[in-house]
Amino acid sequence: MIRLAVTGAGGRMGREVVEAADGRDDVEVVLAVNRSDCDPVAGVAVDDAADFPTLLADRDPDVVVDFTGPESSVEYVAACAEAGVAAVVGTTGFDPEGEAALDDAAEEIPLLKAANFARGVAALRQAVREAVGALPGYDIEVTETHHNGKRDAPSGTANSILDDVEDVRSELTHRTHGREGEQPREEGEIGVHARRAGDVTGEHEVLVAGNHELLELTHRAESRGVFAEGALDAAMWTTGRDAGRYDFFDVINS
Ligand SMILES: NC(=O)C1=CN([C@@H]2O[C@H](COP(=O)(O)OP(=O)(O)OC[C@H]3O[C@@H](n4cnc5c(N)ncnc54)[C@H](OP(=O)(O)O)[C@@H]3O)[C@@H](O)[C@H]2O)C=CC1
Ligand SMILES: O=C(O)C1=N[C@H](C(=O)O)C[C@H](O)C1
Repeated sequence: MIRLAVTGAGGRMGREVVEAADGRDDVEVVLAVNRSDCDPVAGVAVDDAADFPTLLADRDPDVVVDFTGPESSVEYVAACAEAGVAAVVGTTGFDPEGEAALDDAAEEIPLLKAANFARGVAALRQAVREAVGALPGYDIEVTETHHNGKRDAPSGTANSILDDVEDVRSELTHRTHGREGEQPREEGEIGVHARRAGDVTGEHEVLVAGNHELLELTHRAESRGVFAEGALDAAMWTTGRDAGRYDFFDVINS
């Protein structure tokens, strides 16, 4: 049984993580915090995020799961590094400075970060690597669709997929975000499209087209529960590890 802390417990994902933990017998939520006032979630009282460093020392969690925003995530992870508590980060939208701050923290604690904790997305990413490698010269367009409350675009998952594609197809050197006016497709480009509508949990589609054929690889998350369960599996895996950066493939391949 691990002792878990959850940040952003009043948010869509933080709430989902606390609820998922309530349904498991390998995790006990010993601390939940939120920036703004928040009613208890699954019977767990939610404390003021401003007290997070003190509460970390008092409640002594093994690991913190963070789904908030990039600015707050950097602060929470720094507090984890100070307290020697492992961190699992699902937050997306970090700039290079934010990533560097996470690197610094990972010198002190085990830090696992993933833009998507759905196992199906890990499989999608592997399938995409294989497909784009097998189809040299084919055009690639990545489209993601999310609910209208999402802040960052393109999604962290889309960025991971784009990194994968560029890794396999090194001649693809630039990302074209949408098109408007006279803008024919150019050599070396990957098209990227971000849609925001309604309450879509999260969809990622990779289109690979050329030579009179078209391959579509799509993942649709039907519930945030898949992300929460994956994050809790990651929290179990990360607890007790050496300091360093890890990702969700480490969990899946272990
Ligand atoms: N890795 C994965 O599998 C997934 C990742 N995500 C990512 O998780 C993150 C959160 O998504 P979601 O739950 O939908 O977002 P919500 O907007 O629903 O929740 C965000 C939470 O973070 C808190 N927060 C935001 N900014 C700050 C801040 N500056 N200081 C303190 N707390 C802050 C909010 O607090 P308050 O209530 O006070 O505003 C809220 O509790 C996003 O980056 C998203 O992309 C989402 C789903 C899956
Ligand atoms: O904000 C979301 O909701 C999601 N964000 C993640 C991302 O940016 O990739 C993962 C998931 O698609 C849901």
